[in-house]
Amino acid sequence: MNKIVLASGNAGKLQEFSQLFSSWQIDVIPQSQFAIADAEETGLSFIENALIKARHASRLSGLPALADDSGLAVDALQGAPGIYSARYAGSHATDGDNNRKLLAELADTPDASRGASFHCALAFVRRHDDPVPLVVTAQWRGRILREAVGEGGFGYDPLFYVESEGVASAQLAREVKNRISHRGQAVESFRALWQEAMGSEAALV
Ligand SMILES: O=P(O)(O)OP(=O)(O)OP(=O)(O)OC[C@H]1O[C@@H](n2cnc3c(O)ncnc32)[C@H](O)[C@@H]1O
Ligand SMILES: [Mg+2]
Repeated sequence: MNKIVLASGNAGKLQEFSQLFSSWQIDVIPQSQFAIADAEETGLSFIENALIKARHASRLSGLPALADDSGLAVDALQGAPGIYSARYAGSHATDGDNNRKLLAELADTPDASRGASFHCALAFVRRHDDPVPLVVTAQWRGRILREAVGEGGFGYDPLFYVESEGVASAQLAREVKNRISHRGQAVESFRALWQEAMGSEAALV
């Protein structure tokens, strides 16, 4: 079976990916199993950071690598926290710290102006210097609540209201979130690219 390294240290993402890839004929191994430390995310976009993380994990493991860079872009904050979502309240911020900061920033923002999008970029490299990486992006539209709700998910999920389901993302069953989320949609797009690439380039992996 093909082995790929999953270039993430985020436990919430890793849980979602293990379900999203459960039906794939590949062995997806978290970078922690290779003692790979987090890469420095110096890019200016989700795509650039996903590539940085994937190349870093591939270089240190010698295996193909897949990375996810994601975050929340809030309309009323001109797209913040965006690529800085994990470090919104500081470099050692917890999810709780980031959520509290977001609520404070939006304290005076009326419901009609609280729209936001989760973004996800996935980058896959066959080797650290792969000149033709597979890259996909996806978005998930929602609205920022006035208080945290729900116990599921991670990150900003307790504050992200999902209109189609009538609940916060943290209240969704895992399989429902995986079907409709930015990450779930990105994995679906990645599946199509992967199948196309494997058909023509199986020897590269
Ligand atoms: O870089 P890795 O190691 O993958 O882990 P990370 O937590 O630092 O991940 P990012 O740099 O991609 O930052 C994404 C942040 O955006 C938030 N986020 C991304 N996807 C999310 C989701 O599905 N639900 C809630 N919050 C999410 C969450 O706070 C993440 O910490
Ligand atoms: Mg990160």
